Amino acid sequence: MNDRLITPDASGDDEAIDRAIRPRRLTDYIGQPAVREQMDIFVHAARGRSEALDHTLIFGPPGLGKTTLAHIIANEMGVSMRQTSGPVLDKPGDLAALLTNLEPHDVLFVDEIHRLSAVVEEVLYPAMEDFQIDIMIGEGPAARSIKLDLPPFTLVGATTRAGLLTSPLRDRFGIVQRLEYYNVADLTGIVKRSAHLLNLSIDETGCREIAGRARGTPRIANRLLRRVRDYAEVRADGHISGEVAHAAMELLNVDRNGFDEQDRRLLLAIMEKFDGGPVGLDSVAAAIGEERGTIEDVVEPYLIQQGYLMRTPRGRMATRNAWLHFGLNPPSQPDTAPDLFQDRPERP
Ligand SMILES: Nc1ncnc2c1ncn2[C@@H]1O[C@H](COP(=O)(O)OP(=O)(O)OP(=O)(O)O)[C@@H](O)[C@H]1O
Ligand SMILES: [Mg+2]
Repeated sequence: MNDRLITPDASGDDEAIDRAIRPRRLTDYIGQPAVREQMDIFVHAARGRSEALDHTLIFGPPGLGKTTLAHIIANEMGVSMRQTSGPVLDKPGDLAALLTNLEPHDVLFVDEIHRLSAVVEEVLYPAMEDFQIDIMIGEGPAARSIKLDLPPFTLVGATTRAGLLTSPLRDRFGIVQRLEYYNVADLTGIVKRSAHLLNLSIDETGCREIAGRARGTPRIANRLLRRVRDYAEVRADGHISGEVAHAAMELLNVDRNGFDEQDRRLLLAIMEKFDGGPVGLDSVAAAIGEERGTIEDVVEPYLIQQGYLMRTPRGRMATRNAWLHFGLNPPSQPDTAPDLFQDRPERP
């Protein structure tokens, strides 16, 4: 669906390698210091009291480690994890079956939880709050509902779009963790760790070169590492030095900011076709032939976070940084003040 090298979405060939390098314990989870420290405390406290961990909501852009963190939570709690996702759980009965099969303190991981249907959500409320569900037995006039007790369990929900969660659902999570884009130092650590697990020969500058172009995203860092490995094996002696990593990235057309073709097309369209904006999302989408949703969820968040693009009430605008990045002259009038709270779902 999307063949960008640096797309943060998971792709097939990631899966096998992912299993080998996905961190399993909190101590292997690099970066996100606040999340790590809090989860360490909450997990230890719950274990100390022999209770299930509070329901936990994890949100953040694709590829930042939500699924990884869910697995780690189950591992650290010493319990099993059942995994499902919002779009898959379309019948209340499917959810009931999952819930009634849980062992005490188990984790039920619901990915893309913002895509749960309303009827399934209804079942989830009493399950989360009172560890009970109502299920219907029989049909027609003979139908009756019975209450079933569930073992205490932990619902871990993950979403890239916390803003799309209904508030009754959001309110039922005792713990809410927001994952942030990673800095280059943390990504360097992640590349180093992955390279070690994959038995690759790489040096510090090689790691940093890859980390700097990974758009703050561990999944992209790991994917770039694999492509650079290919390059190093075929065009060099297999060792990934800074120069080898640099040359590989040039060949792959990933620039020093981690921008690829799609980022460049978006920014250049705004600057060259719309004088830097503000321009509505639909117009830019049409201009570059890309889907609105892809631009909003995949392309824009990093560009905004890095200060190359702004979402203003009147539309998208390229920032001064964007003009300078492409060696263009920024328009002389000062940029409109950005909406500082754009795209920042509030913490409850
Ligand atoms: N903190 C971290 N330390 C080391 N590696 C990490 C970390 N976070 C993520 N990774 C690596 O990045 C990969 C992608 O992470 P993960 O699949 O958990 O992302 P996600 O947030 O669930 O993405 P999506 O929104 O697409 O479901 C993992 O396979 C893992 O190897
Ligand atoms: Mg995931």
